[in-house]
Amino acid sequence: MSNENDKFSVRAKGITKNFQLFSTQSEKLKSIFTGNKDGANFWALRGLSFEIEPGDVVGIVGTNGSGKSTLLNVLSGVIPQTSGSLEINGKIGVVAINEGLNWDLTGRENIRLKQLMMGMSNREIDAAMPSIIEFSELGEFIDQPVKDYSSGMRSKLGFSIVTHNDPDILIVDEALSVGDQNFSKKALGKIREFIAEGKTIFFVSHDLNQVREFTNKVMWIQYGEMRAFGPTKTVADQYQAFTRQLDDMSEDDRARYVTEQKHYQQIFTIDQLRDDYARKGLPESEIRRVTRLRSFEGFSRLSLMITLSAIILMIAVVIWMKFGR
Ligand SMILES: Nc1ncnc2c1ncn2[C@@H]1O[C@H](COP(=O)(O)OP(=O)(O)OP(=O)(O)O)[C@@H](O)[C@H]1O
Repeated sequence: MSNENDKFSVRAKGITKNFQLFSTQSEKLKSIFTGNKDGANFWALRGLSFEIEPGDVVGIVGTNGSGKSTLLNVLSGVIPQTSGSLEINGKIGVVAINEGLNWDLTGRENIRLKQLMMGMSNREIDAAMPSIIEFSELGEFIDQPVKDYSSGMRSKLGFSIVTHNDPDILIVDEALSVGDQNFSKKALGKIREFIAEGKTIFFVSHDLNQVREFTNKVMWIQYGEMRAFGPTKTVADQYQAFTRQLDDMSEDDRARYVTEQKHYQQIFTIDQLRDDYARKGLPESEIRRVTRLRSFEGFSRLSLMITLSAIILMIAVVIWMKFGR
């Protein structure tokens, strides 16, 4: 039976990501007690909303430091968003340089560990192992610790593991640019297979030709904001025109532009996002839902207070038992 939830593969509303930049540990500790985060804010994502349909192949573009990897990390659950709601239908697989490999384990052990984490049984893993090893082209290196691999070899291993896990949503972060040409070709072939099977794919690449070739939609993120999201040709053309403009700028003007954008990322507030949604006519309850902070810092502060209170109580009980009776 189909319902409304079947229509999307990923639905994001108002996703933000705030990084707290502290110059010293004591500054960080102080902020946990006081809750004062002034001057230490950096908003790597500033209210991204989008809906991805099953079978969409989405290219994510944006200049260096725009938040592409941060968004992928939020989507794959590696880091939590600061606010915003995220709904995901299906199993996610991430192919990224160095993604999720344990460097002390061998290639073979990494394969087993990852597959176990994805819920496969040992028997299923044994059955899949030879084809994963064969695809990775690592040969006898499969029994060497991953810390001895080159970045290309790690990328091959990571790609082979993830693509053999049958993900519904595949996230590919720059990983195809590493490794030799033959493997890149093979990896792209595998991605073509996934596209033909109608899987959802997020594809981050600085190679706009590759993005044009493989994707049907492009998301352009610029300094944490969504600049455009739509059909590949339209958005890729817009982005290309923008990068040409940047290239044509003098070095001073470009540096000024970057500084200005980073400044906006520091002075951004959740209230601005609320105002923006209110202007767009979003109902108040929905605004409250998507702008609610999932404050890890708040949680730390609370847990720290509880721990301190428990310690003080324990000391008081010990003193009372010793001297009070
Ligand atoms: N853990 C972190 N702590 C503080 N700042 C971070 C952290 N991770 C990322 N950032 C900052 O967030 C911004 C976005 O980084 P991100 O890596 O997502 O950009 P990107 O678009 O993937 O860049 P690139 O194209 O260079 O890979 C950058 O300014 C980066 O310095």
